[in-house]
Amino acid sequence: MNNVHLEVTNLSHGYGDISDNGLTLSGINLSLDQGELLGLLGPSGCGKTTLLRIIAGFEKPCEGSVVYQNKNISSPSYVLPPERRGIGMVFQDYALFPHLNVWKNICFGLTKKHDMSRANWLLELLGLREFRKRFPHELSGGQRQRLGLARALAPSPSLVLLDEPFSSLDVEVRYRLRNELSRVLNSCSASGILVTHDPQEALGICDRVAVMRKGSIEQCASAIDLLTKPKTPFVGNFVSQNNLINIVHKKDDFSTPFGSVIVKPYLLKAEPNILMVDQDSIEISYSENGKGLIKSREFNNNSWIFRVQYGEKILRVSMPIDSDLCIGNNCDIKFISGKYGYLFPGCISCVLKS
Ligand SMILES: Nc1ncnc2c1ncn2[C@@H]1O[C@H](COP(=O)(O)OP(=O)(O)OP(=O)(O)O)[C@@H](O)[C@H]1O
Repeated sequence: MNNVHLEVTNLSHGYGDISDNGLTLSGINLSLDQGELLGLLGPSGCGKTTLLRIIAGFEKPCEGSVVYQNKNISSPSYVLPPERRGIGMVFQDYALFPHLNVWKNICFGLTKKHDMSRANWLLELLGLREFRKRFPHELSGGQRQRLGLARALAPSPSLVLLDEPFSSLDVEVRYRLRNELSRVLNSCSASGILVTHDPQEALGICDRVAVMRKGSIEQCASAIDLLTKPKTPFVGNFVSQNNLINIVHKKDDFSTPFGSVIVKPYLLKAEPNILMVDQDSIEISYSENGKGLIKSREFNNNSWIFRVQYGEKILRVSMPIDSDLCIGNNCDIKFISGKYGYLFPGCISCVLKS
């Protein structure tokens, strides 16, 4: 690791007439080290696939550059064609040749003898040997995606781009393949860029994750830094599903409808306006006249996650599994005293008080 493999500098892109549609991507800066797996994470429509397509050579940027292995491969005046980049791609819908069997799908376009022994090795590595004569429609979703990965890796690319490769797979196969991905890329000495909108997936397997919003990168960091030091409320909310609550500041008092916060004044560099708290820092209790309304609940390991409406806002609250609160109940909402929250701007730690 640690030598820059791919560098995206000040990249912007717009589809069609930019003056009408605005920019899809704006001022993107990103670098990828040799052997690193980088996640592009963000909500639908934030520009993840567009960024991947520019790196692959299918789109031209209107500003900025992409440098790969010290060569400029994309700029507003030059785009090296995708097939000459030496970059592999794996798609959500597999994109396999339906009329070719597993072996021929992997070997498609390979010419050298050396490539055939690599194809054999990949067949083994991805557990596809026994299916080598089958056609794509005779494989399960997980097997097809393994074949997609084997095919992308067959020409020995040193970078593989993966666009939501696991999203159409069932949960168990998704977990298994996710965990296999780093091992397979490592075995092939390849770096990877993985597009996903699933924080668990990105944080679970990527070395670093770039969190995107509306065509920009809000933060690019390791899982631990994104979880413990989110740079913006959006990152905290999207990555950890934390709650964002407006703060009212009067003299030394920072209050919210659910309690107040205690913060060391010398830590504050700017007037805080948002408090971020996780779902374990709030509690709800049944109350006929409570201002909260339980909209839904979902099972999460050993607890319930309730979605509670308060005015226009939806809060996520974790409660023990034996909670007898039901959808449609009204409830009181309060902070759990002594838990920590973060004030923005600045991500300043504070203590909650109910
Ligand atoms: N070919 C196109 N022509 C015009 N606009 C497009 C085109 N492709 C994508 N867009 C728009 O560009 C924006 C970013 O799309 P993109 O597919 O990059 O987002 P994404 O983050 O990958 O979304 P998702 O997670 O839903 O796949 C969206 O507003 C989308 O409607």
